Amino acid sequence: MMKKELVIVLDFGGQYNQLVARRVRECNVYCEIYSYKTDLEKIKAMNPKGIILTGGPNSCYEADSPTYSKELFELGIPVLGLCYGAQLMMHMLGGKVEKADAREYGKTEVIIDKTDSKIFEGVSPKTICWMSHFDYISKVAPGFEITSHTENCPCASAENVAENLYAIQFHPEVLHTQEGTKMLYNFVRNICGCAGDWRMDSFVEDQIKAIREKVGDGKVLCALSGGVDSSVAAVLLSKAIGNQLTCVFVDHGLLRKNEGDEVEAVFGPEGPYELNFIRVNAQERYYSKLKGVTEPEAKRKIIGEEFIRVFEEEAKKIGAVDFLVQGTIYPDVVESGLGGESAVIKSHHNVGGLPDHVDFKEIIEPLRDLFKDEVRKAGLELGIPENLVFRQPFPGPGLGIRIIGEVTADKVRIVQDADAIYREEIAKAGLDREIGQYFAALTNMRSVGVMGDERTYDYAIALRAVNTIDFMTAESAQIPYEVLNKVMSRIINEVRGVNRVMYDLTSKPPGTIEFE
Ligand SMILES: Nc1ncnc2c1ncn2[C@@H]1O[C@H](COP(=O)(O)OP(=O)(O)OP(=O)(O)O)[C@@H](O)[C@H]1O
Ligand SMILES: O=c1[nH]c(=O)c2[nH+]cn([C@@H]3O[C@H](COP(=O)(O)O)[C@@H](O)[C@H]3O)c2[nH]1
Ligand SMILES: NC(=O)CC[C@H](N)C(=O)O
Ligand SMILES: [Mg+2]
Repeated sequence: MMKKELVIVLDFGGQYNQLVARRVRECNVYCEIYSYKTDLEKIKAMNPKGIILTGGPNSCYEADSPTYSKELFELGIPVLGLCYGAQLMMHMLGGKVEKADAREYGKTEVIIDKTDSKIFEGVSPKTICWMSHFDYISKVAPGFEITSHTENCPCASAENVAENLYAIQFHPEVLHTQEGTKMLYNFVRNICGCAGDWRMDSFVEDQIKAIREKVGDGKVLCALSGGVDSSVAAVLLSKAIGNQLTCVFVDHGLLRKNEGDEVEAVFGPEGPYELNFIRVNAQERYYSKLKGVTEPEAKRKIIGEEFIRVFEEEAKKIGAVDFLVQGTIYPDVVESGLGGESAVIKSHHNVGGLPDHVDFKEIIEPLRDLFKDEVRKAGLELGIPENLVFRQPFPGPGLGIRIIGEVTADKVRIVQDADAIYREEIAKAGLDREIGQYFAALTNMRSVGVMGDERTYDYAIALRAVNTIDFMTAESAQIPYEVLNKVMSRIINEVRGVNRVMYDLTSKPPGTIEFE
C-alpha cells in the first residue's frame, strides 16, 4: 500500500490550530495535530512531509515558554512557523524577538518584498492579512531573509530557502487573511512537495480500519440522536463492525415536535438501515431531574449526566458493552474549553458536560477533529441521503437550552409548537436549505398584552436564525419581513401562553447560537 502523505501541526496553544489542520486538509493533504510536548523521535518516525508550528499565547523569550528541540530545524523537512511558531524559530536559531511598542491586531496590509518567494506564489504584492501579536521579530536569524513587512512590523515573514525554513508573523489559516489559503497551499504542495491525493473517502476508510482494530469483536453502543453527526458516526460504525453495534436514541422530552417518531422512522426497523435500534422514552425522568433548576451550566450538566446513565443502563441490558460512540465534532470540544488554551464557553453535554465517572471502558469519537461541513462531506461519502446530511443541527440538550430558566412540560409544549410553526413557514418560503440554523426559544419573560379586549400576561418567544459555515462564528439571517410577520401572527394565534414574538439579531460573537 502507498504510504500516506502527512503534514504535522505542532500545537503551541494557539486559538486557530484546528483551522490550520483544516486548511491543509482542504489542499487534499492529510494532517494531524500534536502537542509541542511530543517527542522529536515520535515525530521523525511518522515521516512527515512538512511541519507547521502554530501560534500561541506565550512570549518565546520568557523562561518557561513552550519550546522544542532545535534538531527539528535540521532534519531537512520543511518547517513553517506561524506567529508564535515564527517567533520561536527565529529565537532558537539566533534571531531576536522583542515586545513591540504597539500591538498589531486585526486586518493589516502586508507588503511582499520578495515577490518570487515560493510561499507567495500567485499572491498579490499587497495583501490583507490577519495579525494578532504583541511581540515582533526585530532581527531575523542568520541565513534568513525578510520576505514581507507591514507599516508597523519590519518582518511579517522570512525564509531560509536553503534550509527549507519559513516563518510567517500573521495567520494565513484565518479567512480574514485574504490569500492565506493560497500561502498554505504553496507550502504543503510546492515546498513540501505533497501530491495532494488525500480525500474525505480516505478519512472514512482510515476510520473504519481504526475502529475495527480498536473494537475487535467487542460490543459497541452508539448514542444516536438522528442529527447529522451521530448519524454519520452510526453509519460509519455500522460499516465497520455491523452487528456488534447497538444504537440508542433517547427521547428526553426536550425534542422538537414529532422528532422522536421521525428519528425512529429513519433508524428503526421500518427504515432503510439495518441497525439494532433502541428508543428510550425518558421524558419523566428528565423533567423531574430538571425541576427547579435554572442555571444554564447546571441544566447542561444534568442533561449530560442523564444521557450517560441511560446509556449505561441500556448497555447493562445488552451485556458486556465496552465502548460508547458519540458524534462529537471539533466545535463541541473547543467550546467546552478542551481545545488547547481556549476558554470554556459552554459545556457541550457530550464533552465538558460528561459526568466524572462513566461506566464504559472507552468513548470513541470518530469525528472529533472535524468541522460540521467536513462531517457532511463524510456523510455523503458514506452514501447517507442528502436530506439527512443537510439537516440543521439540533443540540443534544435540546429544548432544555432553548427554554431560559426552569424547564416544565408546559413550557416544552409552548416552544415545540412555536418552533414547528416557524420551521413550517421557513420551509414554505423556500429558505430551509439557505439558513444555517433556525429555531424558536422561550424567553423567561412575561409581559402585558391585550387580546380579544382582555389583558394578557404571557411569555415572549424569541426567533433565531443564523448563517454560518462552521458554527464557530455566525450572523443573523435576513429573513423577509413578510415571513417573520406571518410566523409572529401564527404563533400568537395558535400557541396558547404566548403574546409576544421577537427576532434575535445578535451575531456570534458576541452572542452564541443557542440561548444557554
Ligand atoms: N437524544 C439523543 N439520544 C442519544 N444520543 C444523543 C442524543 N442527543 C445527542 N446525542 C449524542 O450527543 C452527540 C452530540 O450531539 P449533537 O447534537 O452535537 O450531534 P448530533 O445530534 O449527532 O448532530 P447535530 O449537530 O446535527 O444535531 C450526538 O452525536 C450523539 O452521540
Ligand atoms: O450537541 C450539542 N450539545 C450541546 O450541548 C450544544 N450546545 C450548542 N450546540 C450546538 O452547537 C452549535 C454552536 O452553538 P452555540 O453557539 O450556542 O455554542 C449550534 O449548532 C448549537 O445548536 C450543542 N450541540
Ligand atoms: N498569536 C500568537 O501566536 C501570538 C504570539 C505571541 N504571544 C505574541 O503576542 O506576539
Ligand atoms: Mg443533535
